[in-house]
Amino acid sequence: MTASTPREQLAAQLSEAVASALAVDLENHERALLVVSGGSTPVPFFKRLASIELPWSRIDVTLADERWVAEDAEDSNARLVREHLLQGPAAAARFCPLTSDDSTPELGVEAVTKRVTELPWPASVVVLGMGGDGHTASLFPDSGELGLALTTDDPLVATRSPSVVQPRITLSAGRLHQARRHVLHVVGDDKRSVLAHAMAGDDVRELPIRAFLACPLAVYWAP
Ligand SMILES: O=C(O)[C@H](O)[C@@H](O)[C@H](O)[C@H](O)COP(=O)(O)O
Repeated sequence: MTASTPREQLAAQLSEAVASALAVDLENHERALLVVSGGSTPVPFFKRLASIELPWSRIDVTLADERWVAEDAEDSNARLVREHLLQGPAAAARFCPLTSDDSTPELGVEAVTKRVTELPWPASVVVLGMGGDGHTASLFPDSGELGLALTTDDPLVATRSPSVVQPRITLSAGRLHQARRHVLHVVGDDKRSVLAHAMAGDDVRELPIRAFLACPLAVYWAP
């Protein structure tokens, strides 16, 4: 696949970096874990990573967060991963979704937690996105559960936010920190401004992406 635009070039570079990280970790570990985010930004990255030859049967993939919707719903992150990442060579990866048959994330979080804690932590790579409000995963500034999600030792938190329609489930900040490498994948000038603002301050509750500016963070940004 040729990289035509800056965003395609970025996706190519990120997919190569993530593939290398997974390959290195699999030299010393039986399995490797990749944590990805949903939304629209990751799609070109997913498509390119999916085509890279890796021992995918030894790789676990899970999400940083999920909308509490059916896996075949338009806005399901699991659907996004299945359609764009778990294809071609990467179809052999083992995917751990973050939803259950329970009607709410509050009811489902215990079952999902059991599944997630069995994954081969620490993750090789956590790939974060960021919204225009500085949220990452489902750590939303206006969520009533943000304080808990930023401080708990629990791996997962059910969250709700006035700024999003669906109830969410998210890896906690603490669990998202359990990774050998962290990446922030953002595109566009608006997000560059938000990131600049985030880097100029310390209030994590204002811009939750700040919770990841202290750990080494590889920022993959294109206009
Ligand atoms: O479930 C989600 O939506 C994501 O996990 C979320 O944290 C995403 O990374 C940002 O909202 C950016 O989304 P875009 O890439 O669509 O701008």
